[in-house]
Amino acid sequence: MTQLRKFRQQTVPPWRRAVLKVGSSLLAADSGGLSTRFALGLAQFISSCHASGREIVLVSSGAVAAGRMLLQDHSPEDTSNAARQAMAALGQTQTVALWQRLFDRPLAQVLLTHDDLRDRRRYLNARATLTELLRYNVLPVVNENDTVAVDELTLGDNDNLAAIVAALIDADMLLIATDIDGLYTADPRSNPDAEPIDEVHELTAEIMTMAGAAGSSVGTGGMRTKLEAAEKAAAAGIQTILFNGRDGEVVSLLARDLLHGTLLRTTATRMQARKYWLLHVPAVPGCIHVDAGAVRAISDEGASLLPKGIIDAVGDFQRGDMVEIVGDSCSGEPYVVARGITQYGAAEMNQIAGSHTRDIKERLGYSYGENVVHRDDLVITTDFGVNP
Ligand SMILES: Nc1ncnc2c1ncn2[C@@H]1O[C@H](COP(=O)(O)OP(=O)(O)O)[C@@H](O)[C@H]1O
Ligand SMILES: N[C@@H](CCC(=O)OP(=O)(O)O)C(=O)O
Repeated sequence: MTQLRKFRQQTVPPWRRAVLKVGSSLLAADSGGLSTRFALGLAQFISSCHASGREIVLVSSGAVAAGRMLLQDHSPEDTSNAARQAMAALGQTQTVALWQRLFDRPLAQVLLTHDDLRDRRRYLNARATLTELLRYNVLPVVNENDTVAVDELTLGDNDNLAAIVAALIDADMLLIATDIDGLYTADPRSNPDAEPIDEVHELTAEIMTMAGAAGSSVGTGGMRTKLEAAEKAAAAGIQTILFNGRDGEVVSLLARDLLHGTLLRTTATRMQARKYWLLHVPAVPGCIHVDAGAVRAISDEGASLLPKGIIDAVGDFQRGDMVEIVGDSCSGEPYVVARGITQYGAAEMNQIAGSHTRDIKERLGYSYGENVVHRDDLVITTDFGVNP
């Protein structure tokens, strides 16, 4: 590549919880298996963020590249889905082992598919697991569950997966480490005149057309999936950073909140984006009928909805559904107080209605936690001018 113009230095906006996506291009050399060469600097970056009280979920590719190396003598040219899936299954253990070597705290392997995250119940389970792991100070290492994710494996889309995980865990930053300094006006590997783009305020169609395919034989999505990921993150109020994970200097500066790469901003705050989403996802038929104490707690005190304040559940909604929460006005008329994603289905809710949170497990035989609707999953309708 000819000498390209460099990215300028800029300060990274403050963040507390991030998803760091590391592409195959950083973990596997073009023809070889996995190497710690670039992973080491990224692991130091994670540890330094962790030491300053920040949380990171790692989304790591590299399984197919690692597995391909192990199977070299068998079927190096076989690129059928079954072969790639076998490679991914073989290589996944190597990927996690590579990262574990670089940390003295425990790692947890989390394999997800896009389908899992489209299913609301599984979405809640994945979120609860990841949040719990962060609470234990464990580093979650996420990859696609390639064994079952045929479409995703074909597209190789950990960039989009990372964006969905960022929204899932309510991150405030998506960090994408790749083998190029950032976004250019065109793929610099084929366009020597490409100019660096330090900052993107809006992902317009013009910007999207700048993105080309992967630059190495191990990378799969190229810049296109990175911009799609940034678009998804922005819709959830999350900013994205694209940076070169091969450049040790860039990585260590990033640990000091100095960026040489592309910052993709978002206009919506996380809360605005989330509330907007909560208000516009269609609610299923049925509702949660609550007492006056619960109405006060959720609308005036910003509390989560607990079983104690529930009178009954109407309809047959399921855990993970968007439901309306209904109270009684002074004249006894029911009105919609709020809407939110429920942690319990209607049948379960009728069993725990009015009870203390500590009794949930005894009544049901299991528990999804003390909140029936968590405050982060709840939006008060009066906030949006829908008065009773
Ligand atoms: N406009 C662009 N700006 C920067 N890189 C681009 C652009 N279009 C395509 N690319 C290519 O995207 C590659 C990074 O994507 P990819 O190979 O999939 O890496 P990873 O394995 O990190 O996901 C770069 O090496 C580069 O060749
Ligand atoms: N899940 C697969 C590939 C996923 C993928 O998106 O790869 P990349 O474009 O290098 O981030 C793997 O671990 O090899």
